[in-house]
Amino acid sequence: MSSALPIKTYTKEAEVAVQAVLRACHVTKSVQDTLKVDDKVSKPDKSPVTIGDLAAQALITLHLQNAFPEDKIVGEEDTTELRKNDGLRNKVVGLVNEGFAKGKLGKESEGIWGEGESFSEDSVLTALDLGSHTGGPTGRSWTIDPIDGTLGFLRKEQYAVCLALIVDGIVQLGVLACPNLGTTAVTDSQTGVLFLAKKNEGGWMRSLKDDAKWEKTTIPEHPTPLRFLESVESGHSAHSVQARIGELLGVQEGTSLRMDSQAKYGALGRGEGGCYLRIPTKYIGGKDYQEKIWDHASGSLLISESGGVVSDMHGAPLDFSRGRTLSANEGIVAAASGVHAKAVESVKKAIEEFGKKV
Ligand SMILES: Nc1ncnc2c1ncn2[C@@H]1O[C@H](COP(=O)(O)O)[C@@H](OP(=O)(O)O)[C@H]1O
Ligand SMILES: [Mg+2]
Ligand SMILES: [Mg+2]
Ligand SMILES: [Mg+2]
Repeated sequence: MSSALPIKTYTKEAEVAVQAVLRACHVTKSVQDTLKVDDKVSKPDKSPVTIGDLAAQALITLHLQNAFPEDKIVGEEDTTELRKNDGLRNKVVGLVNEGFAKGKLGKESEGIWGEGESFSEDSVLTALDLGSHTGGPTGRSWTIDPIDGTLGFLRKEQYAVCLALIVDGIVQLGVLACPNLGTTAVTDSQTGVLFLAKKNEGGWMRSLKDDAKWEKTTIPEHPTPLRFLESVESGHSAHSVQARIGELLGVQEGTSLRMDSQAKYGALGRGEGGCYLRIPTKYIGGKDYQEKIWDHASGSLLISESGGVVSDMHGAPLDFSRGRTLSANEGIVAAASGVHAKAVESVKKAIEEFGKKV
């Protein structure tokens, strides 16, 4: 069994979520180590998806379906690619079952639901199809990003397995696993961190190893040195605008921490950096884009529960009640409490400057 969870409410939900995410990490880690060219395909929007993304989402959904059959699922992936590609489908079904294989997860999975079970192709496809829920302002839904940062995953760098419970439009519980994140600093020899956040109760982290102890996550009011966190991919946020915001905030040149996925929220949540910026590329001539709820649900709760502040780039709270996207928001600014107001002010100034250039 996993070491006792530090929360008082939604304990069954957290127990199931942690188990599901641990199993998904086991599967995705083995895929990352052995990925072959045809284990990856492009989705209609040209973004990549791998057998790891698909297997992890199916596996997590099977846990949720078993424990909370009435709950809705808002998942990033669907079965479009699997239904037309036999090779991909067979590999994904194999991986899901490998994730449930006896003894695979070590002592943490002993006695936990699903160990040793085997799932048919049909149940794997049905589980993935459940992820098409529209989200919205009422009821319980889980949002899954089975591999956040697929591009980082393909580069063998950072990625995250993300699962959050949204109740009546509010994120109540967030689980965020970062298998390649150092346990004390972004890169150190002990890799693999699991973060957990519960609304109004706090944020915690532990090593991904068996039975590790939970520690509270806290963000100092003014982290020093102040650095900012941003995506590796220049197509996902406007690096040039962010560099200017960094200057306005007094960040030393060349000290931004670039990493893929919600691992950025994890690092910020335990006090590294001080400010995560995600300014849409449309401000430098890129296409319009709406942020997806699964890219921010777990991470944003971790920040607010660790003493930080999260908003969109204009300072408005993130609204998870609008459906599959954060359609009421634009961009993200997540920061230490003593940094956030100045960061939002600096965003405005930098955008005005760039507006004159574009
Ligand atoms: N134009 C864009 N602007 C912002 N985010 C984008 C984007 N295109 C894709 N993304 C999202 O960026 C996420 C990765 O974020 P990051 O750059 O912080 O690693 C992707 O998640 P997936 O990798 O789960 O598809 C995807 O949802
Ligand atoms: Mg994707
Ligand atoms: Mg994502
Ligand atoms: Mg993803």
